[in-house]
Amino acid sequence: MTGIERAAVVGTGLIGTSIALALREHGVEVFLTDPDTASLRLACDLGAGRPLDTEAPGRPADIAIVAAPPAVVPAVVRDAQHRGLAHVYTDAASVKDGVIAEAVRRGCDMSTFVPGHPMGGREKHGPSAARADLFLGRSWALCPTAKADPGAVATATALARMCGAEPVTLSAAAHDRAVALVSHAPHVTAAAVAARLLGGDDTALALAGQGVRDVTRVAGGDPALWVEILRNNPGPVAELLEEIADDLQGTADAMRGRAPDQVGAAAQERVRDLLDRGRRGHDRIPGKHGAQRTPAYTVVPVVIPDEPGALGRLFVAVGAAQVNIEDVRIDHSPGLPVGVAQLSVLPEAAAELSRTLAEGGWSVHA
Ligand SMILES: NC(=O)C1=CN([C@@H]2O[C@H](COP(=O)(O)OP(=O)(O)OC[C@H]3O[C@@H](n4cnc5c(N)ncnc54)[C@H](O)[C@@H]3O)[C@@H](O)[C@H]2O)C=CC1
Ligand SMILES: O=C(O)C(=O)Cc1ccc(O)cc1
Repeated sequence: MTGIERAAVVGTGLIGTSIALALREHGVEVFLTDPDTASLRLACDLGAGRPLDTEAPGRPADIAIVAAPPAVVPAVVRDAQHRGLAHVYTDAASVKDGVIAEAVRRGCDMSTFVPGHPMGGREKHGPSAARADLFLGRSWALCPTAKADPGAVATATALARMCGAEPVTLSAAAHDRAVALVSHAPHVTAAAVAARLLGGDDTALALAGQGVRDVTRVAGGDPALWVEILRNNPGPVAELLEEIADDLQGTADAMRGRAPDQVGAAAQERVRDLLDRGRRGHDRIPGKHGAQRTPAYTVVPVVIPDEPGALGRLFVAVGAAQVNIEDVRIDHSPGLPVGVAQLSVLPEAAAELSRTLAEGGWSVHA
């Protein structure tokens, strides 16, 4: 069966709560459970579902999604199967080969367990960072083993689609090699760049623009989770990091200890080669997924003074204009007297809001 009417989400952090919110938007009845009662309560308050009565879970759900840290996934799946929580089981762990091997070792029923990995995420964790549109336009890897029941695969595929993602079926080994390239090695590299900032003085950091924020964003992820992810994919990650290190070493060799007029043609060529390859690699990232995910909001940037109450006054002004703020981001360089509030609003409200705010003396940069 592929229709999902009842789902159980085990682990109500960022990913579990986001999946639950997406399913709720389709009217799915969602039951939630998490050993961390604060996470569970918050997920329920966000409208992600209601608490699963673990003593009396009722009739099996169509699918149970285990969205817990990779190390506990096999035991949690095994336990859920033992209790007959659902007809089909999937997980969200960022690594697949080791998780599947351990699931098999623990005696999980691999006919109903379809390992999965939604390729949408954030550098934040916990239910407070969850969003129903987290997986919109993203890929969703499915790694069924040879034992998988085709009906179970169809249900896991339906789950990915209901969350707005594109299912991609591949082997666990191929998955782990792929995510080493597009997620795990980039994460370590971002952390290495971000770690350099520890040595920067406040003046240097005040100059930080969007570029360094883009390159280091994922370095804000949870180190405990990432150690677990990297520990489970050592070979492919190490190989890529060595290649990245070679490129960086080559660039350093071309430039070290030279005055600008001593960086000769051959050295410049070496640097250009890396930049050219980088640009071509960047161009290979499928635009379709990223573009689709862009929410249907228009961003209205408003310059705000860095002083107590400024944001509150802005929100009051937006409220007075009868406009709902769908999302907000504050871009702010420490030490600068102003920041930029990026207000996401419905496209049809943007022009009128910009005009009203500008009339009220706000510096709007629509
Ligand atoms: N953070 C991200 O951007 C992405 C993470 N993932 C994967 O999703 C899974 C969850 O990650 P996040 O939601 O980011 O972490 P999170 O820290 O936000 O949430 C994990 C939740 O699992 C719960 N948990 C811990 N032990 C448990 C157990 N034995 N049984 C049930 N629940 C348990 C925790 O209490 C917590 O609420 C991980 O396997 C991760 O590799 C996949 C895609 C993206
Ligand atoms: O923050 C982002 O943009 C991510 O892509 C996060 C992410 C983290 C871990 C995953 O296994 C998958 C995605």
